[in-house]
Amino acid sequence: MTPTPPTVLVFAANDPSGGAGLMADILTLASLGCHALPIVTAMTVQDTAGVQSFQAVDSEFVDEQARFILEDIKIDAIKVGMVGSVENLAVIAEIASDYPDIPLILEPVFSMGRGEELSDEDLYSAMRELLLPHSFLVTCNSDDARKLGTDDPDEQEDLPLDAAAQRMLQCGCEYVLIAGTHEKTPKVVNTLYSAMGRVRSDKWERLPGSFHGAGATLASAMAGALANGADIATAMQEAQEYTFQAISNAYRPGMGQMIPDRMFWARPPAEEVPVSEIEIDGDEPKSVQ
Ligand SMILES: Nc1ncnc2c1ncn2[C@@H]1O[C@H](COP(=O)(O)OP(=O)(O)OP(=O)(O)O)[C@@H](O)[C@H]1O
Ligand SMILES: Cc1ncc(CO)c(N)n1
Repeated sequence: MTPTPPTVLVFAANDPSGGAGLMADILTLASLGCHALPIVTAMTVQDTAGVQSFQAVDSEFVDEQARFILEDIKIDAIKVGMVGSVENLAVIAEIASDYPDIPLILEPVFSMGRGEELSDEDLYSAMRELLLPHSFLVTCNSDDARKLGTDDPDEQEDLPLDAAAQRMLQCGCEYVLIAGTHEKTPKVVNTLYSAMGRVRSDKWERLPGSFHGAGATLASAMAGALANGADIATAMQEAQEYTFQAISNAYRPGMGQMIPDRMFWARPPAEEVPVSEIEIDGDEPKSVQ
């Protein structure tokens, strides 16, 4: 029998574009040799350009999905993406406190809907109070880091990222990884913090375009590397390399953002696609594989 791969319990929502959320997590984890166990927290209506609306799954049902499988399978890491409701967030925090030995990787997801009851402010404060204390690692972009760092809107705009990270760490998580994609720097700078300060900081070439689910790719790759037994600094190196590869190979199936190719290693290199014959369709020559 094949040995069971490292297991990662994933709390996230469905994105019908297949680019972000649960699907991004599963593809990333599978690519890194892990077995993902998906707990659906919400369903969204979205395309590659953005979210139209969403519906959260009932929190009791989220609780049941997770606890049932936790009784059966030994879990190596928990990854949390979109939670869908403050009730779901509370349920996940309760589960995390019942399983303190499983490292929890939190990728906070906000701004998911128009006209929904769930405000970002409610989510920011619930995350600070309930989920950060149980998180081993929080990975987020710099905008969200500033908002999680302080609830004072006047302070948010100019809050240095080092300070934002320390405020998040004071809430009880062990590490914070801030992605610098949205900063006006020539290169993308990603920095990992602990309560002792900066652990490592890496610069990456800034690729043109914007990528749907890049944050999920980075966070799930961190979860996968940690579930595989990597230490935090090595996990960050591996996760960034994987994310950069996925983004470098992104495709654009719709009219919005590009989708990182988490399965880049499974595709034949473009120049090696055999063009076996040319078919004449009207006046247009078309290659046939
Ligand atoms: N244009 C880019 N060039 C190079 N690397 C990028 C680029 N965009 C994203 N990345 C990589 O992906 C990581 C995560 O991206 P980002 O911070 O944009 O996620 P996000 O804002 O949470 O996005 P999403 O909501 O689509 O998941 C970055 O830290 C970086 O390593
Ligand atoms: C379901 C879902 N989760 C997370 C994100 C953020 O990328 C998204 N767009 N959709």
